[in-house]
Parts: sequence; structure tokens; C-alpha cells
Amino acid sequence: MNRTGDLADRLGILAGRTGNVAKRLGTLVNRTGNLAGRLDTLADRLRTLRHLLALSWRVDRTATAVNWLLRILVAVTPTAVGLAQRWVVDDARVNGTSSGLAAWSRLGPAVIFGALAAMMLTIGGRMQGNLRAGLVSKMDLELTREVMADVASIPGVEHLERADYLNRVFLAVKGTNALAGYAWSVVEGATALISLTLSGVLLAQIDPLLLGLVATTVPVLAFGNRAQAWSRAAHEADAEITRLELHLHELCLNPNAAKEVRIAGSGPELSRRATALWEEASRHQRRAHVRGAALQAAGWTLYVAGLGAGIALVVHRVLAGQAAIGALVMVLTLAAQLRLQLFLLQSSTERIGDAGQVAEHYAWLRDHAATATRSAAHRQAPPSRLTGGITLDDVAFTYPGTTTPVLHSITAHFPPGSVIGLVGVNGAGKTTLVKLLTGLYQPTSGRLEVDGTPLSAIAPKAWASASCGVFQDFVKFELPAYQAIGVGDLPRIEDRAAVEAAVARAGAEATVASLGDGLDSQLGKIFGGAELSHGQWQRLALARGQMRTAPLLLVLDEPTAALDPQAEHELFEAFARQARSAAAATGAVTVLVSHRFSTVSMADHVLVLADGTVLESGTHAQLMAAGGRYAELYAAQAAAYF
Ligand SMILES: Nc1ncnc2c1ncn2[C@@H]1O[C@H](COP(=O)(O)OP(=O)(O)OP(=O)(O)O)[C@@H](O)[C@H]1O
Repeated sequence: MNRTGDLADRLGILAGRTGNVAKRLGTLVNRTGNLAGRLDTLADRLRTLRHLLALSWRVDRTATAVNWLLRILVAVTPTAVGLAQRWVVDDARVNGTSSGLAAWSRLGPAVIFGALAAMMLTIGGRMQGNLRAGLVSKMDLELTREVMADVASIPGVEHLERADYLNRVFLAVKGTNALAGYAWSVVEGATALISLTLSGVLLAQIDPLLLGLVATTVPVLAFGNRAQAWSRAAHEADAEITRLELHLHELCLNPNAAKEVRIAGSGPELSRRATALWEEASRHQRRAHVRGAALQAAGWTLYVAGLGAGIALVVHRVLAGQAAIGALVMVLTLAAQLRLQLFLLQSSTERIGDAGQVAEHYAWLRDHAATATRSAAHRQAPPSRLTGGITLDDVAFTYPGTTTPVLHSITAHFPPGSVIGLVGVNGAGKTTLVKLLTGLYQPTSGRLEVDGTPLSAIAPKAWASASCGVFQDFVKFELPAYQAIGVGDLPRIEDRAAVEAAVARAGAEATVASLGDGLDSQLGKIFGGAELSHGQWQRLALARGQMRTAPLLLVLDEPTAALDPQAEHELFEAFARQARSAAAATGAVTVLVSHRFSTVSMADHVLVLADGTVLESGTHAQLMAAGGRYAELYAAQAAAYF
């Protein structure tokens, strides 16, 4: 019995040890993973740095070259000043304060050398600061252009709809100035480090113990970095709060929101909430700053203690006759310079840290855009005309970053040339289905095919160019009217005949005629142009959606909600007619989303969506005959209108 007990104990101990080993292995794997992650981040930063230095060269070669030269000169001058002073003082001690030619011939070079170095330190430092500011502003402009181009080049809308992605995009867009300064901050940091090293070498020559003074700079920098990291973490954690605060404040100023805000009297409350958010974010920042300031003060206290000890050591040496008075003068000069270099190093590491955070988001955005472009490059062009139509087979979709499926088990076929109606209550998934059809998102599972080719294998930009659409949340482009319409087909934005034809197809002639200067009228109050009614804006949006004359897919997602039912009916009749006549040429599929059943009844085939899936489908006649949900809602609406 005892033996069995012993064995059990031993087995227990063995199991415990195995568990410990496994835990340690787990920790090791984690650490290796962390290290690999850090190396990746470092590689990303170096790539960004190289890109920024190249960008600086591209935006202004002369300023970049002069800036490099000045930085190097400014880095070595503090040491030169210290050396010159030591030279003069020691010479004076040895040879007395004799004047005349002999003294000048001995001291002249040292005085000129010192004066030049001091001049370089002051003038060069200032010139370098001005050059840097000019370069950073040019680079900022270029980086803003790059970031915006990246945001625009990513197909789909995931990066603009997901809160975590939006935070990254927001921080990258807001941080271009910090990023522009990144490269030069690294150069400044590196040259300040060279300066510190040179000062260290000179101090060590007087007494190796003085290296202790250089060592006290380490806590100053380390604590400074930690303080900065706290502040950055607070800033990053508050990105969403800051976005919300900006959004609420913008609502108070936005003329489109003004009616609702004024009538509801919600302005003061919105402003109060925005202010509360701002205060919350400021509180977090303040807390981080106070903690950081305390830590930094501790670092500087150590430095001051080290400096005091260093000076006491040299005074002792001088009094003991072990060092010349020139050494004391040099130590005092270098100590003052050391403090300046330390400030410079600290401020550049702070800027590097700040910009490093932006650099991470910037690298993410660039990678995201590059991956999207690379993957799009291998995809094929859409067919020039649809022959097989669009097929959905057991399609399901969950928005990235969420867990609840919004669409599931969607199976349908849209034959070439057909007009498809989509109906369903709010939130049924109609717009989401439209987003999948237009390639803005890929299905999470199932097949979505165009003429038998998965839509994911078709180049997104080419599919976007082969589609056109009008949406319920259309854009009010505050541009001259012809551009606000022509932007629907960018290559033909200035093609007046194409714009006029689109206006006619959308039945927007009366709206254009009502504008003072017709198609040349400036739209929108913000730029002193004509203000339009919501319905008039919508007519122009419909015209914009008609700019592409031979699309393969036309989506009309409640584009006429601001029009009266009669106008909507007439428009859809016209669209359906156009769709059927265009069908012969391109086999285009028209998808029409509407809450008005009389409009949807014009479609060749209707899908009734409920809870993210197809509840019923068929022609209007079939659905009415089936007497299901569609028939019920149709009858209810008809009774309400007539
Ligand atoms: N970007 C998004 N991220 C996460 N969920 C979303 C997103 N857009 C829509 N949803 C969710 O998907 C569901 C379907 O929304 P969708 O806009 O497709 O409905 P809809 O049928 O077009 O509604 P409506 O008739 O009101 O326009 C909703 O529950 C909505 O909350």
C-alpha cells in the first residue's frame, strides 16, 4: 500500500515537473514569438525610414544634402569648443597672460578654431532647424497624398467601416506631420549620440571615472522613453474617444445635421457630450503626463547628482595637481553641452517614438494597400458582356470584426439582362447583399460567380468600373453641376454630351434647368452655390449613376427614397426599359432595392429577404399567387396608398 502511495507521489511530482517544463517551454515560445514580432516591427520601421529619407531627397535634394552636412558639423562642434577652451586655458596657465605677437601666434589657431566651432554650433543649429522645418512641411504634403492614395486604392470598404481599421487610418492620416519629421529625428538622434560619445571620449581622457557622468544619461533617456510610451499608449487608447468627440462637434457645425439638431434642441447636449469625451481623453493624457514627469524628474536628478560628483572629482584632481585647470574648464563646458545633447537626444527619441506609432499605422496601411494591389493584379478582367449571369450559391456573410452572420444560405440566380427586385424589412440584409454583388466585400462562405467565374477572381477595380449604382445615402458633391454628375464616370467627367445624356436618362432635366446656370451652376452653399432640395440632389445622384452606359451590373439601392411614389414609379419604369434594351448589348443585370412594392413588382424576379436569408422568391405574379409574406405586404401597402 505504502509503495503504491510512494509511486503515486512520485508520479505526481513527475507530472508537476513535466507541467513546469511545459509551462517554461510555453513561456520560451511566447518570448521567441515576441522577439520575432519585435524584429518584424524593427524591419518595418527601417523600411519606413528608408522610404522617408528617399522621399526627403525626392522633395528637395539641395535642402536634404545641406541638412545632412549641417547635422554632422553640429554634432562634432561641442567637442571642438571644449577642446579649444582647454587649449587656451592651459596655454595661459603655462605661459602666463602675456600679450603680444608670440601669445597670438600660439593661441590664434585655438581662438579661431573655438570661435568657428561656437559659430557653427549656433548658426548651423539654427539653419539646420529652419531647413528641417521646410523639408518636413514638403514631406508632410507628399505623405498626405500617399496616405490618401493608399486609402483610395484599397478595394472594398472594410477599412472604412471597421472601427479598429478606421482608428489606424485616422491615426495615419492625422500623423503625417510627425511621420515626416521621423527620418530627421532619427538623424538628429544619431548625431546627438555621436556628440555624446565624443564628449565621453574626452572626459575619459581626463579620468575614466568621468564616464560615470555619461552613464547617468542612460536613466534620463530610459525614463524619458518610458514616460513617452505611457503618453502614447494613452493617446492610442483614446483614438476612438477622440474620433467620437470630433464627430459630435462636427454634428453641431454640419449644416445637413442642423435642422434635426436645432429642432430636437440636441446641440447643447451633443456639445456637452463631446466636451465630456474631450475631458475624458485629456484626463487620461494628463494622468500619463504626470506619471511620466515624475519618472523623468527622477532621471534628471540622477544626472545632476552624477554631474556634481564629476565636477567634485575634477576639482579634487586639479587641487591635488593631478590635472590642469584647462581640464576643469573642459569638463564644465562638456557638462553644459552634454545637457544640451541629452535634451536633443531625448526630444528626438520622443519624436521618434511618437512618429514610430504613426509609422506602424502607416506601414500597416501601405502593406494593406500593396497586398490588395498585388492580389488584384493576378485577377482577371470581367467579361465584356454577361452570358451566364450572376449566381449565388449558399452564400453567407459576417462583417469582418463581428461574429453574427448578416447573410446566410443565400442561393439565387440572376440571368443576364434580368431586373431583380430585393425587398425586406429594415436590417434584412439588402444593402449587405448589394455590397457583395458590387465586390465591396467577399462572402464569408459559399460561391458568388459572374458567368461561372468567382467574383473574388475578378479584379475589383475592373468590376467596379463595370458596375454602376445609386444608393440611398448618396453623396452631395459640392462641385459645378456637370462635374457632380460626370464624376460617375471619371474619364468622361468633362464630356458635356455624356453628362447631358445621363441627365436625360435620369429624368433630371427639370432639376438642371432650375439651377441658375444649368450644368455650370456651382452646387451647395458651402462654396456660395445653389442649395438644392434633397429630392433635387437625389435626381443629380441618379444622373451620376447613369453616366456609365454599358455596365454589367446596375444597382439601385433605394435611390429614390426622396422622390414621391409616382416619380419613383415612372423612373423605375424608365430604368427597367433601359435595362432591358441594354441587356441585348451587355446582358447587364439590374438589382433594384426598394420598400415600395409597386416599384419592385416591375422586376422580372423578386427576392424577399428576412433575417439575412431568402424567405421567398419568384415573379410578382408567382409571389402574389403563393399568398406569403410578399403578397401580405403588397396588399397592405396597396391598401395604404389607394
Ligand atoms: N458595416 C457594418 N458592420 C457591421 N454590421 C453591419 C454593417 N452594415 C450593416 N450591418 C448590419 O447588417 C445587418 C443588415 O444591414 P443592411 O444594411 O444590409 O440591411 P438592409 O436590409 O439594407 O436595411 P435597410 O432597409 O434599413 O436599408 C444589420 O443588422 C446591420 O446592423
